[in-house]
Amino acid sequence: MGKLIVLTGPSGVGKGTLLKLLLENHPEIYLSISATTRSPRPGEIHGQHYYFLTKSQFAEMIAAGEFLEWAEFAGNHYGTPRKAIEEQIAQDKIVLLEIEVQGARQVRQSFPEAWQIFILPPSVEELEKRIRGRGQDTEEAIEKRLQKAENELAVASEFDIQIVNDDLNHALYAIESAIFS
Ligand SMILES: Nc1nc2c(ncn2[C@@H]2O[C@H](COP(=O)(O)OP(=O)(O)O)[C@@H](O)[C@H]2O)c(=O)[nH]1
Ligand SMILES: Nc1ncnc2c1ncn2[C@@H]1O[C@H](COP(=O)(O)OP(=O)(O)O)[C@@H](O)[C@H]1O
Repeated sequence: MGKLIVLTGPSGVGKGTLLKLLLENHPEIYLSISATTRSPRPGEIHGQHYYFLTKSQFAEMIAAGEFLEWAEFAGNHYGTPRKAIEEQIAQDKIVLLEIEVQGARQVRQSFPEAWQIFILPPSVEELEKRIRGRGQDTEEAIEKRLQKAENELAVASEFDIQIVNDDLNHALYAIESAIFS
């Protein structure tokens, strides 16, 4: 059997950046593609970054039990389609989920053998700088993400391992060590 790795932590902490580098170094890792009701950002592609769904399409998937986990985050829904994950794990693959904290908690219940990594920012000030620096969200979306971050950081210790994303390469190395050791 393969293994399930969950990468979680507040929005803007650098999960997506770390993930991209991790996949470049380890193309054998299978990255789960989530479904969301959020609108695509410029350059985001349906079926590659997310499956961009309407609220009713998302609700149908919930009703059909097609999500391993799903959560509401900053006014939109996000969920992990179950089928692809189960297929990849059955094929001995390392499967990676990049999801927010509520969803990661659900995975802990339904898939306790998953290994859960929480990415921390060097400080809350730096987190805000990164979210703003990305320049892709409205002020309202930024405020929602920052409010959420406070509660999320408070539960970091629930997860198997905590990694501070200060120096990007140090954080990447720590993630690789956690996955492959
Ligand atoms: N629970 C859950 N969270 C997800 C899923 N996909 C993405 N997320 C999380 O939803 C949050 C918002 O994602 P997004 O709108 O892409 O914004 P960003 O992370 O700030 O770039 C992030 O914390 C993601 O990790 C999913 O399938 N399930
Ligand atoms: N170690 C780091 N040092 C400085 N900036 C970083 C670091 N990691 C990520 N960033 C920057 O922070 C912003 C948010 O990163 P992103 O990967 O989009 O976060 P997330 O996926 O967790 O929301 C991006 O502009 C990214 O370039």
